[in-house]
Formats: sequence, C-alpha cells, structure tokens
Amino acid sequence: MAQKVLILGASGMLGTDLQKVYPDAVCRGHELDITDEAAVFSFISDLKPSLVINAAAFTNVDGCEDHEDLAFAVNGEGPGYIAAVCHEVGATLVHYSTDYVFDGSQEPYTESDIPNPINVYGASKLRGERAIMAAMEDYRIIRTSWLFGQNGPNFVDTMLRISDEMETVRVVEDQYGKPTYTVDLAAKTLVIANGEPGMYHITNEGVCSWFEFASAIIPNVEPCSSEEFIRPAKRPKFSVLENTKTCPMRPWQAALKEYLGTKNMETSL
Ligand SMILES: NC(=O)C1=CN([C@@H]2O[C@H](COP(=O)(O)OP(=O)(O)OC[C@H]3O[C@@H](n4cnc5c(N)ncnc54)[C@H](O)[C@@H]3O)[C@@H](O)[C@H]2O)C=CC1
Repeated sequence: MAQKVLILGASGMLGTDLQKVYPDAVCRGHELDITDEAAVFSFISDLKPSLVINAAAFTNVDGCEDHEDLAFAVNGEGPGYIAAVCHEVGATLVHYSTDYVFDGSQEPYTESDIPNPINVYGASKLRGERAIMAAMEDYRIIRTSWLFGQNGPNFVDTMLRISDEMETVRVVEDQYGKPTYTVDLAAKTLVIANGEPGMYHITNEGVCSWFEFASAIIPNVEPCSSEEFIRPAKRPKFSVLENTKTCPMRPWQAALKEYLGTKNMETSL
C-alpha cells in the first residue's frame, strides 16, 4: 500500500526540498500552527498519514533569545503534540533537530552524546527531542547543521548579497561545524524514514569554520573572532556532528558547488 505522507513546515527551506522528494505528500505550512494542540490533533487524526515529516520550527537563533516563549512553544511543545497524535494513528514521525543542542566543548558529537545547549534555540530544540521520545517509539530525529538551500534565509545567500554591498566581509573563524545542503538532507530523509527508529546525525561531510565556509562562496572575506562579533545568542565553538549510523553524504564543497550553480542559472535567466 502506498505511504500517505504529511509534510509540516513545507514552505520553509528544507520543506521545499522535501516536497520534491515526496511529490504526492500532503503539505502544510504555517497555516497549520504546530503550537495549536487541538488543530494538530484534529488535522492529523482526520488525515491518518503513515508518515509525518516535521520541518516546521522557529529557526532564528538570535530571535529565540528575545522570544523564548515562542521558541519553546514551536520547537519544544509543538513536536510533542505531533508525536502524540502520530502515536495514536500509528504514523512514523521524522523530525529535525540541531547541532546547537550541544555546547561545543568536545568534537565530534555522536548520536549518543549528552546534549547541553548554551542558547534558547538549542534548549528549545532539545525540549522537542525529549517530548517526541516521551510520546512515541516510531520516531526518527535527525540532527543536522548549517543548512543552505533554496527558499530560506541562509548563510550562502547572505554572503552573496553582502559581498556586493561591502568591500570586505568579516566572518568568525573560531566556530566550527558542518555545512549541509537541504537537497541532500531531503534525499537522505527518504532513506532514514524507511530505516530503523532512533536518533541520527546527518550532515554533508567535512568540517570548516564559518570563515572557511564564507571563503568558498565569495572572494572578499576577512577572519574575525567571536569576541569581535557579539551576537544575542551564544554559539558553540565546535558543534560537529558525527554520523555513526548511515552512509556518509558527499562533502559540503561538492554540495555548495551544485547550489551555487543553481544561483548562477537564476541570475542568467
Ligand atoms: N537552518 C539551519 O541552519 C538549521 C536548521 N535545523 C532544523 O532543520 C529544520 C528545518 O529548518 P529550515 O528549513 O532551515 O527552517 P525554515 O525557517 O526555513 O522553515 C521553518 C518553517 O516552519 C514554519 N513555522 C514556524 N513556526 C511555525 C508554527 N508555529 N506552525 C507551523 N509552521 C511554523 C515557518 O513558517 C517556516 O516555513 C528545523 O527543525 C530546524 O530547527 C537544524 C540545524 C540547522
């Protein structure tokens, strides 16, 4: 029997690529507010999907510091509501979390390492992970990092934009992570959804600093330290996720090349 798939947060950056992987999926964006327990329950119990993929989240890391209640409602409570109704209708749940559940004091982090978030976004995403684990068993939680792709604010697009506006772009060189292309993550989601339940760390391969990442995108970059570039949310220094469970994805440089190619095609049209 064909899977009935529901994608939540379908209009976001990752959601857009998930729609391409699951062309027959029922899709909901912000109009199904995942913080509305009754609405989530009624929609999913009426639809009775066999697979729910939740890409909805409050992803503005600095914004979460100023809007803590909203961050915990969307990233913490909402996934719990979704998990509870998935459990009730017998649906598998795929949900995404973040490298920012870790404090960045060790490197790299495997799926079984103990989280210790240092900002509101990370704490709210950890709450969501735990709410899902408490509500059901048939979940796949995919922690990922440094996403870039179509249809969402992301570092690559920001660099391309400000490179034209500024003579030199200063980017921090003392925070390390793994950039990840949403096209690759969406394709991998299909594999994981059909695999074993549990926690997964899924990123493109290769570790870099934000400065090194920026240098692969634009020519006019200069390194600076986190102390010189104070942001509302603290960031982990080494939030490197290690995947010990599935085949590795391609290196981030290859994925970035492909993404930049799609940008060049857009501008030449
Ligand atoms: N963007 C990144 O660099 C990273 C993202 N992640 C995680 O990956 C997942 C996907 O992230 P992105 O595609 O970048 O996010 P995004 O910000 O592009 O999309 C999230 C979507 O959720 C929707 N949304 C927000 N609040 C909602 C609510 N109350 N009800 C329903 N929908 C709501 C937004 O309208 C948006 O379309 C999220 O779980 C995020 O936490 C993890 C690590 C890094």
